[in-house]
Amino acid sequence: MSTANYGDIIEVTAPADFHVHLRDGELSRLVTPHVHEGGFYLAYVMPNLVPPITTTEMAIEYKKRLKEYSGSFKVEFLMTLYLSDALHPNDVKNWKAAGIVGVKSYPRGVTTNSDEGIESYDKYDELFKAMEVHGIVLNLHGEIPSDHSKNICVLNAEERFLPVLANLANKYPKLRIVLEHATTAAAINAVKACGDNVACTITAHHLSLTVDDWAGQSFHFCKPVAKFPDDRRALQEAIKSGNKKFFLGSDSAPHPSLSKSTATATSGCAAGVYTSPILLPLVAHLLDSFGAVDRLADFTSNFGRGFYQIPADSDAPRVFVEKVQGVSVQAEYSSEGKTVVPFWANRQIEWQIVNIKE
Ligand SMILES: NC(=O)N[C@@H](CC(=O)O)C(=O)O
Repeated sequence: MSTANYGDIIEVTAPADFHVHLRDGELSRLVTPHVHEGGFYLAYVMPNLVPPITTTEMAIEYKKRLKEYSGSFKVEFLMTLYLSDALHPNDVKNWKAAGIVGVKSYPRGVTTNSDEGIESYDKYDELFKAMEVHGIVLNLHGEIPSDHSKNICVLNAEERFLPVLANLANKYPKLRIVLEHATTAAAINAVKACGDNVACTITAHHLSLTVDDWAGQSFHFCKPVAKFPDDRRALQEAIKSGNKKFFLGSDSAPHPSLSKSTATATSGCAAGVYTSPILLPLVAHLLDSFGAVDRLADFTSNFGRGFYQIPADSDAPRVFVEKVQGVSVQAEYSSEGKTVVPFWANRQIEWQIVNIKE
């Protein structure tokens, strides 16, 4: 299929979002049900709360809250821990039973709530070895901090990180590693060059944005920032080629609209693009725009589930999306004084969820 026609319907079994920020408190209550609204049945939950999720107990409690907020929706929450000195190699054996699937690394200072992030990977050697043994995934925020003395800034921070990825993949060949939210052609090539233990998430917004869209438009500002048109093309081609290493992790990252729209002289606006409530139709629309809508089920369910070894059950829900003339994205979502603005607010999406068989 190059481009779909109006009326075409595509079925996806148990769509899975392998990277999502669901926050805490009132904001979490507002955004957690949006996973289901966006058509998804699995949420791989990021741990960058304040304080970050660093213990099994915290992860279990957080998951309980998410289940409460999602009400009767049957979303599966997979939990992650925040890589830090609080994680002990001896505890790794207990994680799977507690619902913890991965460990997320944030280089210190590169993004939202990364003040407690790491400065070196070497000191986690024992932890990574234990994760290899017990089948825990390492999720990498793939940027190095800006350092102007070395000519490093947001535009090349991901590319400069790629030797770290290659090094980790070689050193721990049985550790499953995911390079999160790739934004560059260099990252796509680096992931392809690694063995089968390395995969890569791609967000919906990075299939759409380039530098031109976020320079001066704070609602499109996220980390890593969107790069050049050639880079966007490389992300699109990776999906179009049907390479199973590349699958959806939305990095949907809600922030109260005021912190997105306001910057001061000393601090910039919050980083993050919010896609959860429109996710499956948005991904269908974007894939359709570059002739890859026939990859929808692989990209949004099969490939990620394959890498994480979490196949959909035989009676898993099936979600049907249809190509339509155009549906407006809501301007904002509010509750209890919190307001979030979704990606593509007020714009038209040409796909919508028309049926769910649960
Ligand atoms: N992607 C973002 O720009 N922001 C994320 C953190 C992250 O994943 O970098 C957030 O938590 O807001």
